[in-house]
Amino acid sequence: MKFDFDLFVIGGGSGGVRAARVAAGGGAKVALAEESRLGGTCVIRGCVPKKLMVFASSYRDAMAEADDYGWDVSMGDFEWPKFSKRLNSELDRLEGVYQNMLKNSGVKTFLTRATVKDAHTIVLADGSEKTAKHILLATGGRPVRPDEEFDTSLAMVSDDIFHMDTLPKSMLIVGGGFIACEFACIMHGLGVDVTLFYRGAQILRGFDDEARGLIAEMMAARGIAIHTGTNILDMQKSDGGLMVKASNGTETEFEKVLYATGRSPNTESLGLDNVDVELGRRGEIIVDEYSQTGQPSIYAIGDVTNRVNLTPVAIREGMAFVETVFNGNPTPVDHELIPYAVFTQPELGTIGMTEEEAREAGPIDIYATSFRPMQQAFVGREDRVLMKLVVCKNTDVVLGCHIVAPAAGEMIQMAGIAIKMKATKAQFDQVCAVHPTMSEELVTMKTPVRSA
Ligand SMILES: Cc1cc2nc3c(=O)[nH]c(=O)nc-3n(C[C@H](O)[C@H](O)[C@H](O)COP(=O)(O)OP(=O)(O)OC[C@H]3O[C@@H](n4cnc5c(N)ncnc54)[C@H](O)[C@@H]3O)c2cc1C
Ligand SMILES: NC(=O)c1ccc[n+]([C@@H]2O[C@H](COP(=O)([O-])OP(=O)(O)OC[C@H]3O[C@@H](n4cnc5c(N)ncnc54)[C@H](O)[C@@H]3O)[C@@H](O)[C@H]2O)c1
Repeated sequence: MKFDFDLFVIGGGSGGVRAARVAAGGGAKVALAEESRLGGTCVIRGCVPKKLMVFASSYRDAMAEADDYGWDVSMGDFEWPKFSKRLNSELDRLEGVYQNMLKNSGVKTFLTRATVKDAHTIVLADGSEKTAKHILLATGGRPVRPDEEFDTSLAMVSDDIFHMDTLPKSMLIVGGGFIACEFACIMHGLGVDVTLFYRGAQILRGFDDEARGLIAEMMAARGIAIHTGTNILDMQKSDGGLMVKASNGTETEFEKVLYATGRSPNTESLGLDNVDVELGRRGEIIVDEYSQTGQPSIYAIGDVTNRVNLTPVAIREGMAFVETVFNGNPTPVDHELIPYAVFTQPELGTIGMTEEEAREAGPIDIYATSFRPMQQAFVGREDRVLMKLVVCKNTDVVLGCHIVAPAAGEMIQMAGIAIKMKATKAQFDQVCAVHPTMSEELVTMKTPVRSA
């Protein structure tokens, strides 16, 4: 059978663009459909604009500290419209870069919605059909508001943050995951009065307890009002924004409310009923270790499969797909020991087992130190950082590393190499310290603080 393309990719985000480019670079005839903007979540409404906002928000502390370091500075107000204009032109630039990368690799791009008609046929929004030997679903996910008795559409989701005309004076953020905590710190840094409602007992569920405890403490010390065990009971429009009745008995007006209560895979109305593609409980596409669905010609990668929802993972899944399908080299995706960074202030960098997980798996030693970093201690700030290693008592292998500190994301990338190589604590200790740094503690902690 003759097809229009060797590969048709639906979704022009991190995973889809990489897979399309690499497959086309290897000589395959490739098409890609994107219904919104090329670059997808990461570039347009995720990692990139978020990180630029992290940078913007960090200048408040830096300027306050500068005075104690001898600089004659005066702090003005943050001008959201000025930053937002620059942010949007940067995103336009990056979208253009993605467009050119696809064009230069010979990928035929359709800027339109695409759905699946059958195992080898795609339908574009104008009704035209394209056939392909292989179809790759890389449609990502979208933020979801919870189902409540009141009108949750009055509140924003993370996509809306990047389109605000003005910066609100106050914001309630609901959720305790990556997005809730990162935006709580960003908004606070930009001068917004931030309150965070989290329904559980402690934010950042799933991360090391000691690490998330310190982040919560540091966020609260900066002035973010964290209410755990709390949710919204009712929300109504009011003169100054939204009047929120909470399960903790309070009734407070916030200018804006942000739901950061999770994301759903984009599988609705994608035509998957027409093919043998199974969906999980949360609407995610079920795939095997090669990202293949039950329909042999259809694969899925990235957030739409809800495995590990990170940009570098979507990219690796895309490359493994090309290796498997176009290079005759079946390559499963390695989801073990992935480093994470949460861009709170201070950041959390983490890889491997938490102390709680490791304790269940076998005997462990914990090496940990929490201290006031030199840069902030000098100006009298009470900030603390945490350096922590979880070590197997039997093998001496470092099972996990948890860092709470400015630039912890940068540090965990490096520590991650050693941990992925299954380095032992003794091998960490063979490395000479870099002095004076915060991370030198990772190679100088001599005695376990506890064992379990
Ligand atoms: C606020 C935020 C911050 C984040 N920060 C980080 C971070 O710091 N680090 C990190 O690693 N990850 C981060 N992530 C997660 C990261 O953005 C995602 O894991 C990553 O973008 C997933 O890539 P993807 O290719 O699977 O999907 P996406 O990037 O979501 O791309 C999917 C694309 O498919 C398009 N599409 C969907 N349906 C169709 C259709 N039927 N036809 C045509 N096109 C369609 C969409 O418009 C979208 O452009 C963040 C996410 C958010 C929301
Ligand atoms: N730095 C990073 O790498 C980064 C940053 C942002 C997002 N991401 C990725 O995006 C994914 C999505 O992030 P997220 O923060 O949206 O999801 P998440 O799963 O991390 O957090 C969702 C939060 O919402 C809460 N929640 C869910 N339903 C609720 C309800 N009905 N009422 C109240 N609270 C509710 C949950 O308890 C949880 O705290 C992450 O899992 C991560 O993979 C990564």
